[in-house]
Amino acid sequence: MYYDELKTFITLAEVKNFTKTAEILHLSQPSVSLHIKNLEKEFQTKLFIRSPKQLRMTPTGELLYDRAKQMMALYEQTKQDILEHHHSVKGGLKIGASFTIGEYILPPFLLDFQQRYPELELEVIIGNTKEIVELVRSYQVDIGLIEGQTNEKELSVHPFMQDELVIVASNRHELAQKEEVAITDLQNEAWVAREVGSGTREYFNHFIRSNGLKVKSLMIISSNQGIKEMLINGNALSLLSRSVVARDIEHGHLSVIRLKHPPFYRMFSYIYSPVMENKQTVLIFLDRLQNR
Ligand SMILES: O=S([O-])[O-]
Repeated sequence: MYYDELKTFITLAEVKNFTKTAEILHLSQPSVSLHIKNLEKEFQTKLFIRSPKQLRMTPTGELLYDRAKQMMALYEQTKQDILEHHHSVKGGLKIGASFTIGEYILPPFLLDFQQRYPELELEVIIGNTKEIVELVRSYQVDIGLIEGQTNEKELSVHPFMQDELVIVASNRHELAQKEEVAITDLQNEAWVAREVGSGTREYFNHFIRSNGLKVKSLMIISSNQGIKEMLINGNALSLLSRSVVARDIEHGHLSVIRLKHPPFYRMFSYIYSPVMENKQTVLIFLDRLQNR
């Protein structure tokens, strides 16, 4: 549809003056003429009779004027209806999220999301990556957000955000006092790690194995908060997402070990089963997630 041209045409038909039309629409006069020319070409007709004294509409101009008003009204109404449709999204959306995402990334995002769609009923289930994959596979949640990997062939997996992992300890830890720490300085340390099945543990195993590190002791806690408490009160190290420890670092409860090594990154992904692909609430959620 020639939206801009029709708008110009309607204004010109009403004020009957090129200069005034250009002023009202914040256009140049040649643009106004071009819009009219484009319409005349499109409809293969003359729309105005120009005489030095006045500007008159031709009969086809009159016809187009009535229809153009209807078209514009319909266009505006459609725009309005679509806007309202988005604001009145109803129904439920069940989101499964792994711990780091569910506890640290999702809350501010969901507050904004709920403000946009106040009639949507949101439910978040938090578990580790393996548990969330299972919930998505068995349709117990509409969509899953995970920090680990999955090889589930029947699910769609899409990375949506990069996450940085850091090695943290209490401020009293010997390595926290050093200006620079080499990976080899991490030999024979006590670690606290997440449980098998979590994305964080998967990365930890990879980190220890690929650097040939010997672990003096390993304590497993299936909660990021639990790990942080252990670190603050003990003398172990842990590999956690920076988003999990950001506030504790800011408040001086934990320190990031300053490694010579470049930062460690992984990707967060959203996953869903193909049957959820066309669910309106899922589509809206994904659209916001990608454009956050
Ligand atoms: O909760 S996690 O680290 O998959």
